[in-house]
Amino acid sequence: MTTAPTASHYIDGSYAEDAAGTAIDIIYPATGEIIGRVHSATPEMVERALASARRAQPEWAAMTGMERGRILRRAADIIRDRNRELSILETYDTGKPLQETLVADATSGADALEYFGGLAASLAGEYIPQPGGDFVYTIRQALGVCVGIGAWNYPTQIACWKAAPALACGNTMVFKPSETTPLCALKIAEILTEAGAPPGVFNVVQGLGDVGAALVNDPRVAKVSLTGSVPTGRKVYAAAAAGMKHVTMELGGKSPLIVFDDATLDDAVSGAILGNFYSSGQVCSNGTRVFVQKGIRDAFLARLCERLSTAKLGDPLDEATNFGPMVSEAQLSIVKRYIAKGIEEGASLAYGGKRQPGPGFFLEPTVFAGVTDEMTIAREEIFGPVLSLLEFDDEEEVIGRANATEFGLAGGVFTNDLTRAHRVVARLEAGTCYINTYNLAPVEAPFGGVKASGVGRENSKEAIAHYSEVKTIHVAMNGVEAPF
Ligand SMILES: NC(=O)c1ccc[n+]([C@@H]2O[C@H](COP(=O)([O-])OP(=O)(O)OC[C@H]3O[C@@H](n4cnc5c(N)ncnc54)[C@H](O)[C@@H]3O)[C@@H](O)[C@H]2O)c1
Ligand SMILES: CCCCC=O
Repeated sequence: MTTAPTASHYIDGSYAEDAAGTAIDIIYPATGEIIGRVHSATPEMVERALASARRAQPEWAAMTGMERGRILRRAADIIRDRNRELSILETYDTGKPLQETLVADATSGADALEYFGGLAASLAGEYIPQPGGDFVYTIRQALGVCVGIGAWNYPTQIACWKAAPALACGNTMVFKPSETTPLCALKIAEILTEAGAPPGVFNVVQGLGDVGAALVNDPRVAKVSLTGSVPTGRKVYAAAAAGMKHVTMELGGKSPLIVFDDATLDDAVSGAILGNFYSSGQVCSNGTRVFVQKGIRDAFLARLCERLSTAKLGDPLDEATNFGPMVSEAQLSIVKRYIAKGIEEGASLAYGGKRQPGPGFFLEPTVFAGVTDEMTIAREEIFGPVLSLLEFDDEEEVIGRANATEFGLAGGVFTNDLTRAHRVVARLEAGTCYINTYNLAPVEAPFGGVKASGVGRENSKEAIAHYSEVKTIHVAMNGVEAPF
């Protein structure tokens, strides 16, 4: 299979190139090899993409929801038919093991297109009766041109989670993938065209932050949906505010995972593994602060390390591999700096911590024990396979410590006392909570953060409100009275 893209951008229903843009190498994280190259969008490419999206929008919005939905659902079917090919591409883009990408990426994208394709026909307003037979009705209208900006950890999923609700509501989109993972969104654009989306409905332009900023600042853009870090979120949110644009901000986290001493030990360890080492720890909602109640701390740590020793690091394209490389040398260096900081500040390295010899950006799954709330590794998002284990005595204490962060993306509780579980999650300052499980994100459920972790929600019926607005129409049936 060839991984090099046909061209850098996808505009107005076909691939587009402008070699004048700065070259961006596409690097396969498992080997460090350059497997392709794209060019950052020049101002001319940005202009073409926005003009195309603007031109296409009224006609796309004028189609019925049934018609738009049918196209989205057809795209979902094509994605499912090509799941293996798309999963391999996701693995080349990100380095995530094929074992994972086969079930978590294109499939999640297809779910979003299917779900919002199904909802499209039912997007309607309300009828509100008024005295004397007058009435008010509301209609739900598209916002216009939306911009999607992606992070590198889930390139297919992020493109689809943004495109599906946006397009279902009658918007068009210009999407900028992360410069680290430029491949997958192009395929989604190609598939949407094949499924019948008119030219300009979904466009992809490549580039770094400057291209993202050019899109966000353009007056034709009505809404910006960013998946990225909190510092980028602050910049993009501020730029969008200047233009009074709608935003969805899916940002970073430092989520707590609380394990009470009555939890089923192996389930709690599974939750900690899913919440720290899936996608080599590069998941926004990860429960990287694992608070374990003192009574089971030693047993938990022993079992966790025992199970980590069975992780299979290696060639991500080998379906037996279940732990892949970091996405890039740069991200690996960031994580290694955090590991050094953890050791320097007195945490005890209980497992891993080393880069794997040989090519590629492989880092062992890493566990720190004896972590305290003040340590850097307990406060900052690391975005790599590093779990911090903290101890606690009681419920009240752990809730206070869990919430003592600027982030609020997710949180989890493992306990067999369900009353306690519900009591605790009700008080966690987090947009998404888990009881006796971790890191699920089905399309039917809202996903997103509170506090610095974000604004708005992706997925579920909630996302519709973030990609449309309501128009109110007052109708008089009995003439009009005026004071003079
Ligand atoms: N909450 C979520 O759903 C979610 C999901 C995945 C990743 N993330 C977060 O993403 C981060 C990792 O991804 P990353 O390193 O790619 O994030 P990042 O913030 O560095 O970049 C995100 C995107 O923003 C673009 N960008 C950078 N500066 C910009 C600017 N000034 N204007 C417009 N666009 C700009 C980048 O080119 C990239 O496409 C982590 O913090 C992670 O938690 C959040
Ligand atoms: C659980 C899926 C979350 C996607 C963000 O990284």
